[in-house]
Amino acid sequence: MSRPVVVATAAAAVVVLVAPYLTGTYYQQLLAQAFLYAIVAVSLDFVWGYAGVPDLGHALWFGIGALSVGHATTVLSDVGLVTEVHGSFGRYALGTLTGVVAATALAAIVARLCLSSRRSNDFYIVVVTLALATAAVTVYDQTPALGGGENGLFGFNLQDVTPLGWYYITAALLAVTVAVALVVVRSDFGLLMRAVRDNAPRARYLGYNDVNVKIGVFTAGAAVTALAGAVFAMMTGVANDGQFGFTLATSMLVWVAVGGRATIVGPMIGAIVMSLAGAKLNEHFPAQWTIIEGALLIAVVVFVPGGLIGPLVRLAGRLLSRRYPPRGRAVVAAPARPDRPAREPGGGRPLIRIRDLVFGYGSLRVLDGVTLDVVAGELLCVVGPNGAGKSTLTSVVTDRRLRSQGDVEYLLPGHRLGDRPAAHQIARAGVGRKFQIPSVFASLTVAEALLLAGRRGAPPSPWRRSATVEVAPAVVDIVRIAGLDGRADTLSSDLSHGLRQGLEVAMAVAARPRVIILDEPTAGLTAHERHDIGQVLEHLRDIGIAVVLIEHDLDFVIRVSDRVVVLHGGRVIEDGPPETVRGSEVVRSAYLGTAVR
Ligand SMILES: Nc1ncnc2c1ncn2[C@@H]1O[C@H](COP(=O)(O)OP(=O)(O)OP(=O)(O)O)[C@@H](O)[C@H]1O
Repeated sequence: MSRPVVVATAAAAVVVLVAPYLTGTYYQQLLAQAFLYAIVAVSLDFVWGYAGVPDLGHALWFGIGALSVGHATTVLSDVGLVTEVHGSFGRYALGTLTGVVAATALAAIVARLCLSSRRSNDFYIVVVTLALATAAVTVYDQTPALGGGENGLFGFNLQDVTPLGWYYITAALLAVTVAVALVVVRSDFGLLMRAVRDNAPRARYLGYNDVNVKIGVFTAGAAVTALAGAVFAMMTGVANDGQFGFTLATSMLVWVAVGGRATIVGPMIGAIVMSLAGAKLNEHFPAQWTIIEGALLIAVVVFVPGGLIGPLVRLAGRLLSRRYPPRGRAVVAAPARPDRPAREPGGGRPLIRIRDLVFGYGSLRVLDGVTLDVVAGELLCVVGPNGAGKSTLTSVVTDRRLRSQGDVEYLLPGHRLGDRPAAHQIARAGVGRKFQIPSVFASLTVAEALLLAGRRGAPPSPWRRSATVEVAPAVVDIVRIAGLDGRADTLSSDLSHGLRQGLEVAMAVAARPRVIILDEPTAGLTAHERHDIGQVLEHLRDIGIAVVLIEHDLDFVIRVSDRVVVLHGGRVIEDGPPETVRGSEVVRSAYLGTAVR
């Protein structure tokens, strides 16, 4: 931590310690509630801001925690009224544990159902979380046995703790939550969360199970929120439908959006300020406050999508960074391994066998019986006119969950892939891919992207922040050729099209692939840069990697390739040495404008 951050943290700690002595019991209670809401806002920021999973019913987890404590500590009559309160500590602990476990289990099920389908998108989880929170209120209100009804459960607060005690307990819980959240989002795992949020397919093709990352973060957020709900119930002795309904869920979104997504500190301040303001204004203008909150959410989303506090935090960070430069990550070449032969054994051996592959989009047949081998230590170029099916072939070979006919057999040493391996499994086994349109992680720097790529799907540490990124010498070459030298700390979103192109090739190579499929890696590069990239590709081929290049530049193809496959109308019409290209009628027609007979 830099000195100003230490000073700011110490000042905040002093204010929090002293504040209750300057106010009365009423404000101590309000602040304690605000701290619990701040915990919820931080957990929602974790889920929505960092992992990109929009949880519109986040209040449900809070309500489950609160209700569970209410149930564990009270006895209900058969019409749903509380008849007795059992205030033993064990019951509060049991209620908290049950609430956290129930919320975690339900969140895991909801996330798995909503996120794991191939066709799922953000819309699924938005609708399902919203519907669940709304349905939960209806079920609760109409089920007296749940303690529902107008007033819900009440009068079961943990009486041994004073308002001042709750103030300090909730402040400590908030401090721990914020500290843990900041460590995790700054760690290597934090990079993966942002990568999955920015560009889930890219993360998947680097070997990461993006769905599991999202499910894990969503579930962790639900658990923390349920814990906050349980403490809220112990403190206030109230559990009712207001704690898991749409109104509170909307307030939570407002706190995060107004505070500034993906900043942790912003949503924390947003929740404290807004919940205090809400508590005061709600006393006098309850109807208007809800409208103000809704209007604020819309205004922020439309006019200041970064939130109100987040940009200030970032601005302060930028100003501070002039005096206290942030610790970037350095990209360094991994030390040479003299024990390793220059060329890996097994050159000439097939690594992927494709047989009679048929694939279509609806009624459009795009691959029509493709058969070819991808061979270790060979530079194979796949050419063909626009729409021939080259990119589709890449997609079907790198993701066997895409419904297709025919066989794709992976013969990658040390890896046994099942019948229909998922994209991240194929990537982990050593098949790397570069997309036709550069696909990078907008909020990651060049070094951070290479760090994730280099791990090839191995889960990164949730607390460690790597200062250096060790990459193979070939990656250093690509970084230099692509002009990324000295840009290790540049955000990918700030790179030009050509630089992103280079970064994506470097990422694919950093993953230490056995097979690398590059879809038009030289698009946007100068003749000189193409020449250099060609040399890197030849080097990869020479160390035993199977390089598959999809290219339109025929001169380049003829110069670098060992073998050329010509695809036309989803069929392989030529498969042989580069001279094949010169003689191919289809290629001539597509590239040189000669009609096909
Ligand atoms: N997601 C999709 N849905 C429907 N049709 C698609 C989709 N993606 C590609 N196609 C169609 O499939 C055919 C093959 O496309 P593909 O991108 O694989 O060709 P390509 O050989 O890579 O072409 P190019 O050289 O222009 O990139 C085209 O007719 C294209 O319009």
